[in-house]
Amino acid sequence: MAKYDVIIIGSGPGGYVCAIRCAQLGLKTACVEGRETLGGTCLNVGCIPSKALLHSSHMLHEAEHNFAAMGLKGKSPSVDWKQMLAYKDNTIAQNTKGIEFLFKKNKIDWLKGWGSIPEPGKVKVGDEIYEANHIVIASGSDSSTLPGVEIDEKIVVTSTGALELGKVPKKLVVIGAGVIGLELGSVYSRLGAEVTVIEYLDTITPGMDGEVQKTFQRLLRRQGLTFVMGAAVQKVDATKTKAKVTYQLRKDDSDHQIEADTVLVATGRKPFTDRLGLDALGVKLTDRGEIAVDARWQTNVEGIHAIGDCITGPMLAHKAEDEGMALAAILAGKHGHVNYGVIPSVIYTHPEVAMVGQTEQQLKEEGRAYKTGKFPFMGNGRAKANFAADGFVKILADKKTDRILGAHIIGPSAGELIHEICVAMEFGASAEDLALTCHAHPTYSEAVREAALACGDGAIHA
Ligand SMILES: NC(=O)c1ccc[n+]([C@@H]2O[C@H](COP(=O)([O-])OP(=O)(O)OC[C@H]3O[C@@H](n4cnc5c(N)ncnc54)[C@H](O)[C@@H]3O)[C@@H](O)[C@H]2O)c1
Repeated sequence: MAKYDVIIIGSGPGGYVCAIRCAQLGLKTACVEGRETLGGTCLNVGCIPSKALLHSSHMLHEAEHNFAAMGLKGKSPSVDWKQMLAYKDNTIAQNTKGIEFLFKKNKIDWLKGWGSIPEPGKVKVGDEIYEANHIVIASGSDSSTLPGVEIDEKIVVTSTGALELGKVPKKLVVIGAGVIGLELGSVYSRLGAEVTVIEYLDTITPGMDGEVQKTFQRLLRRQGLTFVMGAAVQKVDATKTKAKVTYQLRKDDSDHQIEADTVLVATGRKPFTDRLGLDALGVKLTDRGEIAVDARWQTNVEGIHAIGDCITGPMLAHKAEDEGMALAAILAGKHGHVNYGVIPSVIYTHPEVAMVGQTEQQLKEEGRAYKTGKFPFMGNGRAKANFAADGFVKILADKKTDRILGAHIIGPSAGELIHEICVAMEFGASAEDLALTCHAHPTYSEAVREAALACGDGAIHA
């Protein structure tokens, strides 16, 4: 029976990163994966493929809307859907093969198949049993379903089916105005679909800063997306070619219907812990079905650990990666830590949306005195040159100490800009520290500095 120091179940960003770090720290490591390729949801049917489609649809938008004004004349490109999917698949393959290469390089065994834990210290894959001093569950998450809505991944799809549609739908209904619904909804809107987003709450992107939510929704409306807010989807009736979505408006309980060629169900994800045998082992779950762990990612069963989407916290690849690295350090006898207060969150639309730390709403609820420094991209030279002047940077800092408590950005490359603030927060920086740091001109980053300046004596270009 082969024996390892660590066996990790799942090769998504949590699992594969944990495996690489374990191997780098000298632990004999194996990773169990039942998909045909490594990388989990993120690389195969999530972050990476959706970014390929976001990129190509954004290029089309630029060609249709901004090329002529930039002095680039000629026929706009048209959509070759098959080629776009091939580009997406090629992007996936490059990334998943990259992980396979890294596994070989670090001498990590890929145990192919679905793993279960028949008893502590043992992992079963197919008919084989492997021994391990430590088992790490990194089994990820799966799309949640709605009562009355049956997913066929053709007409009624989750984010997985939405990346494989036979054609660009004429009418797309998206259920849920969260990250997935808006990223994929805006892709198909740019490719020519008429997109209606039905959202239960009165605001989009739950948990985001209120001002960002409003600006974001206004910009998406301007791009052509239609929103039905405060509406609970009751059921979806689908045929082989069409679907009818029934929803109820919360304000007056009235029932409404809307037809679509494709319905995307994007109402959240749930921890994926099937087939692991956790019940028999007595591994405790939270009341939300997440694997319960302590501060060292240890479950209630000695030697069984869990990280990523299957435990509590934001379902984000980078959160899982950080947990994977920290846990590997602990398993190798070192110190491992994740600062959950500084985990950025990004929505990869155009413009991008990014946040880190606390929102104004949270600070108000806490009764914390804070100040706000805000700067619009309209005052940023680079953004104006690039037809990207929508949005703003907002920095929140403690009123007394000036320490940065959070930042909220909607605008060009927001997902890159946010990291300057993450680093600042990790170092306990004040808004003045950022404001006193020289920023190259002309860059989008200057908008971050201007927002920091606005926390003090004022922005220059506002
Ligand atoms: N860019 C990224 O970081 C990224 C990308 C994709 C997914 N994810 C993660 O994946 C997870 C799932 O994303 P998601 O967008 O599916 O979920 P979400 O939780 O972000 O949004 C789901 C939305 O659906 C609404 N909703 C729920 N039931 C409804 C109903 N019956 N009718 C109408 N609306 C309803 C909710 O109010 C909510 O606004 C999230 O944790 C997200 O962070 C992140």
